[in-house]
Amino acid sequence: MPLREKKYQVHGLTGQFCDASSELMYRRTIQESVRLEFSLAVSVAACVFGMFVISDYYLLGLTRSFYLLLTMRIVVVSLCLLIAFVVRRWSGNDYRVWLHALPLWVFATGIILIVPLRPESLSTQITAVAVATMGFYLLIPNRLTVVTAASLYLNIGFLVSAVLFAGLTPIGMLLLAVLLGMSNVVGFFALLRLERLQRKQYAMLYEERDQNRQLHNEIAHRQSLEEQLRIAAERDALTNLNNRGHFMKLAKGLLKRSQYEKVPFSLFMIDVDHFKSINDTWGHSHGDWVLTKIAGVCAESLRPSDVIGRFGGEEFVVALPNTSPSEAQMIAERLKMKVAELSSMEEMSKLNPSITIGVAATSADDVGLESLITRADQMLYVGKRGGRNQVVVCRDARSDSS
Ligand SMILES: Nc1nc2c(ncn2[C@@H]2O[C@H](COP(=O)(O)OP(=O)(O)OP(=O)(O)O)[C@@H](O)[C@H]2O)c(=O)[nH]1
Repeated sequence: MPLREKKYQVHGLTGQFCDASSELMYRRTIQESVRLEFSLAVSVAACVFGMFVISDYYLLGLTRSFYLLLTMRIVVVSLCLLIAFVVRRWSGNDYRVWLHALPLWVFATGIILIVPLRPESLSTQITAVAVATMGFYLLIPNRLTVVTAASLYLNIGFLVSAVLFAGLTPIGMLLLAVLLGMSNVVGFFALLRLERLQRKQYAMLYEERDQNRQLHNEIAHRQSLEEQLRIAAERDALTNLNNRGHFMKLAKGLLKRSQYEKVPFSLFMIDVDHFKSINDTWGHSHGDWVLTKIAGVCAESLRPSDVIGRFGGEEFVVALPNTSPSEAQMIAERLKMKVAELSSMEEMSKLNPSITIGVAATSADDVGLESLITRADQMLYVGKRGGRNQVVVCRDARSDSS
């Protein structure tokens, strides 16, 4: 049997979950409503039991038996009302089996005691016992085992009392035993069915909740996977900058927007100088580390509106919306300076890293991103030929002036 089914398996005779922890959880869930129903049902039953004092008076008058019955009824009613009150107000969060069982035993004792005090009304009392038995099973919420025990006590006690005090014949005793036995069987199976149904409903609800939770977890897992995939598709693994494809997508959007708003747009092509010799001298993995440092410095020095990407190898590209050529030159110089400052780091002191930046700017609305990149690349080449570690600006990407 699968674990889940085993957890919610209901016992065929007690109507409770076979698994103790499931039963405990179920009881905790219904605890509040059980307390309310229990105290209500016990209070109503106590009042009904008390009201029979009227028939006692009509049958017995103001005799000694009447006063004894009256005292007994007052004791039963008071005790039961007190228990109902305690369960509602003070029983805390624990389910006390004995406290919930107590009113049944008190009622049963009271009913049994009526026989010796009013033996002539046995036939009415038999009906009352049958009704009380059904009430035990179906009206006052209790465990099936508790109800069965209290019911048997009532029925056997009543039978014995009837034989001893009401002179019940053997045939009469047999008939009464059959009648009370039938009430018990009907009550037992009705409550058993109810208990099983309630637990099955509870199990279904919880299974549904479990499945929902699993579904939520699955969705969250998939969303996080999608996010990871998206990041992997957009980011460069070494520098964590935008990769070339994603940069192109973002930069195209920024250029379009600048052209729509009729504001200048600039683009940097950045290349690390003599990077081959860094690799050759310090090793490829140290070269990787230098690349990530330079990428980090560039990314940190830009404005939030700028977009940077790794174009390939030791080459980076930056899109700067709403940036005039002179502003672009200033920003590029600042970048160059920040990279040069890296040599103040102990691990970089012997490397003296530097970058050359080619800048292309435009205010025209018919210049494409590719031609801006080509222009910036050309400026980069000019800078490399001019001795590196410098910024070269093309002020209008449509003209050739720089
Ligand atoms: N460590 C490392 N090296 C890389 C990476 N991508 C490209 N390179 C290396 O970068 C070097 C680039 O060398 P070149 O194109 O000759 O340029 P350079 O040495 O920087 O010289 P200039 O650009 O002319 O200043 C090559 O040796 C590549 O192998 C990378 O991801 N990590």
